[in-house]
Amino acid sequence: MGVVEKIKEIEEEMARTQKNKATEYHLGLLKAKLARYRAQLLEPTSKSGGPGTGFDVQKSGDARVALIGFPSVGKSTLLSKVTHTASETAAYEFTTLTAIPGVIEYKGARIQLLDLPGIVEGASQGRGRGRQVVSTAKTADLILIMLDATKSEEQRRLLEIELDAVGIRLNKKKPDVVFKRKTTGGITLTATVKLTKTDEKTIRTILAGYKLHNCDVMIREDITTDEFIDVLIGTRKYIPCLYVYNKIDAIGLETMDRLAHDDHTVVISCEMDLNLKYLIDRIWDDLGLVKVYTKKRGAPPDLFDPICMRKGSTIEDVCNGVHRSLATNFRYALVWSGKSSKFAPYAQKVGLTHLVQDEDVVSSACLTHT
Ligand SMILES: Nc1nc2c(ncn2[C@@H]2O[C@H](COP(=O)(O)OP(=O)(O)OP(=O)(O)O)[C@@H](O)[C@H]2O)c(=O)[nH]1
Ligand SMILES: [K+]
Ligand SMILES: [Mg+2]
Repeated sequence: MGVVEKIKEIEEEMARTQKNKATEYHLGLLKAKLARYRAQLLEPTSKSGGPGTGFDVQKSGDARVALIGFPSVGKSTLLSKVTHTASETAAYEFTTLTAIPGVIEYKGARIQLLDLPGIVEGASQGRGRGRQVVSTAKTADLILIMLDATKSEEQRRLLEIELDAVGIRLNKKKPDVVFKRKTTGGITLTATVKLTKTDEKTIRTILAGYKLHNCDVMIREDITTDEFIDVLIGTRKYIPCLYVYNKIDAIGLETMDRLAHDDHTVVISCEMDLNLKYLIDRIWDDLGLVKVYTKKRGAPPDLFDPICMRKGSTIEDVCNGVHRSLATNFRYALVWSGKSSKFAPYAQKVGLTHLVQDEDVVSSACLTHT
């Protein structure tokens, strides 16, 4: 029996099993098995281009954003509108057959937008080019799930299932669990919070299912059984996601208003050029990008050529962004800002580990090596 059939069998058994206290343990076991087979399905084979391999497109710029959606929702139309790259668009499905990268230039950042073929239900199980598409989604810093506002709400859930099946967790944080393998000593299981969605017995069963007889587990959050399995598998990708409803020119105001108020959601019309600037602004925010200006001693800041960084970047990262030798010759930096410096409008003297924030001006006096 192939892996796909085994997965199907387990899924059927799970569907047949009633969910209650008595079966919780057995269901946990099935879930663990299922997760293992799914992981197997995604393992790259020795042949290149085998399952689990994405499209061969180089990452470029400061971040990568992937467009995921059913056919003909307007992914290529969006790429053609917001980048200088043209991607073929048409009224028939599967117009786009490969990954097409474009670049969004915004606030000093170069954001790679990846147009991808449309996917269908079952993509994660290897139907069509779906597997390749969802594997490529894994390499993104932000996923845009593009939806047709004129179609049923069901599309969104179906896409979420496909991404979930390849180990992508959308808009979720990594569960707060410390897991350490050991060679001896048995299992030490501690929880710093009360577990209401899973229990110790289920967790011990799953550990046994994975043949983990010696390990330390410290659970610091009220996790579910699925989240615990994610921790054990360890290859889950936690990626932010924006739901983009296109073609709002073709729906009523009331529906549009309702969609626009959902979390992580933007409504647009590529054809009528509605809300596209706002979408890019939201992409910038969700990527957690910041721009930093550099300034030479005695000169005004260079407002035309900001350096783009990730949120959480430090002065050291800024140095490395300017020139590799700067951090090694570093003495101190001066930072002007209304946000990260407590002493604005005066400069704050900071070290390499200081975190930079959006719109900071960093003095290049210290950035030039002496
Ligand atoms: N009404 C309306 N139609 C749109 C809009 N944006 C795109 N379309 C139309 O939707 C159809 C599909 O557009 P594409 O950009 O080719 O869609 P796609 O998602 O790239 O499709 P595949 O590559 O086949 O997966 C085209 O006929 C577009 O003209 C929009 O904002 N409103
Ligand atoms: K199309
Ligand atoms: Mg397309």
